[in-house]
Amino acid sequence: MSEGGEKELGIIVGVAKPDYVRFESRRPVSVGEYVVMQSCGEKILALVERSFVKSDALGDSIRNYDEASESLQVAAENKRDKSYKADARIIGYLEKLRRCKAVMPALPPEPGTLIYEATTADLAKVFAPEGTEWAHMGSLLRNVEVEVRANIDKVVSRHLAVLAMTGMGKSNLVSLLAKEIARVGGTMIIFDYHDDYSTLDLGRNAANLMPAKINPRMLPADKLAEVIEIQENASNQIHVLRQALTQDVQQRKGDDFWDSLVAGARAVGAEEKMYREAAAKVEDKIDYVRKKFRNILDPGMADPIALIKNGKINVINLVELTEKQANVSVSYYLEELLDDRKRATRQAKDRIQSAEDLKSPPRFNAPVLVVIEEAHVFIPKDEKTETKYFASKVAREGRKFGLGLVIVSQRPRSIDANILSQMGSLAVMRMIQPDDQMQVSAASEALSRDLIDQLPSLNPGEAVFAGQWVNLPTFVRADEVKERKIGGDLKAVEQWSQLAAAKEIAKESSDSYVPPGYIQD
Ligand SMILES: Nc1ncnc2c1ncn2[C@@H]1O[C@H](COP(=O)(O)OP(=O)(O)OP(=O)(O)O)[C@@H](O)[C@H]1O
Repeated sequence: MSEGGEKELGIIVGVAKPDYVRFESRRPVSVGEYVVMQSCGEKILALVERSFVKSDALGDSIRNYDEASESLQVAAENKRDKSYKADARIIGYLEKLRRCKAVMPALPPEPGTLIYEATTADLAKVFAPEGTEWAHMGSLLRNVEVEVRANIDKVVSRHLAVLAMTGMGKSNLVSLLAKEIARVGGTMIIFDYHDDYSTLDLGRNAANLMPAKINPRMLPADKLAEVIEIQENASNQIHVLRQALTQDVQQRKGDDFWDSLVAGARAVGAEEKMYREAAAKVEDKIDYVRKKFRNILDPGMADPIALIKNGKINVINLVELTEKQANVSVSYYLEELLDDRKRATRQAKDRIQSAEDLKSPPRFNAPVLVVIEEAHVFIPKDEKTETKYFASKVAREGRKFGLGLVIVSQRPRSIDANILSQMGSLAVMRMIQPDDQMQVSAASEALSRDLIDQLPSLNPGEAVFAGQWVNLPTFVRADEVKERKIGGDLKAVEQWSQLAAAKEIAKESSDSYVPPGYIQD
């Protein structure tokens, strides 16, 4: 035991480097364990990255089973038979790490230096710093008694990517973030593509659940064309729509908007023969979407942005939208939010309100964090989408204006590499596809090859946190959010059994009403 109460674990042997030491240990050491040592009067933290167990009696020289069996007895009787060696990577001086600085020793610790188990107090200094910006996320994977906190300010200012295979705990982690942001009264907007968050119960009315709605009056003709499912290459139809969507039509509310849009399209067809067929098709499409998406396309509503509440976890449900509509909707929100935050920031800085600000003051006077689920759909590699342009703007400029981005995906290999590389922090869970691993590794310097190699062995809820939201890249067991009521795999057999039991009861009770002699199916 050292003066500081650490348990002695081993002694450095062989050659040590400023960033690597090998030590002989009293006991087997787990990969991922933290150890400390003294050098030049200061404590150094190191992480075990390789662990070896060797037996002298049961070495490679054993030639057959009988020899192995005899050696087993020798090994059991000889207390010195086993050797536990480990390689630990030096992370830096403990005190400096607390302040987010990884400073390496200039000289390697000498062979013979004692290695100690890191205490909970040592590790808490690095992984659970004090301060309201540090939010509880879980515990260290290999030292579960040590809490892990993440810096929410850094998430908002430098963005975050949550990446993992399906079912590994991405939505749970976003829910955890939401819970912590709700605790400090922050504003978060989750674009919920698969209805994963409608049951997130954060209490105290912290969540604001709303369906994604699009006001077609507020869209330019090209975006309206996408929303009403006009093909990109149907240039005549797009021409008709452009002509029909006049400023006068855009002023009309409710059904009057659709009626005058149809009238406009008809007029274009009547005026120019070559557009007659296209005009008829546009008319059909308007009729179709008007009925089919009555709940989503609403020309009578106020600006959709007005439904987002400051200081709440806003969950915008996209489940009923087509992929194109979802894209138009998310891009609209992003564009408006960025514009609003720019105006709010400028106003706060200059203390001058422009004429536009006086007419419609910014809605969000404090930072906002936006979460895009299924990021590979909205910001794909090698493909242009409505959302991609604005997401990339937010990724580049959001920091200055307090608009943070969290992208969530099970397919990192299909996300735009530029946007992914702008994510200052990462939470990566189980991932086995080499293409995904390569893309993540290329996007962030914070994840070493050693960390990436361990991703396939993680269980649901276990993650590597890296980047600016933590002092050190580390393996974390994220807390399970009990306030989220779905996410587990569906229990089909249980539900079918319940269905069968219910049918049986219904049959028994209806049998009692059937007159004797009556034949049933
Ligand atoms: N931190 C955790 N601790 C324990 N179990 C967890 C944790 N996180 C997730 N799980 C479990 O893993 C399962 C899937 O979680 P979740 O829905 O968050 O995964 P996902 O990656 O978002 O999945 P999908 O890609 O299908 O949306 C759930 O059953 C959940 O209970």
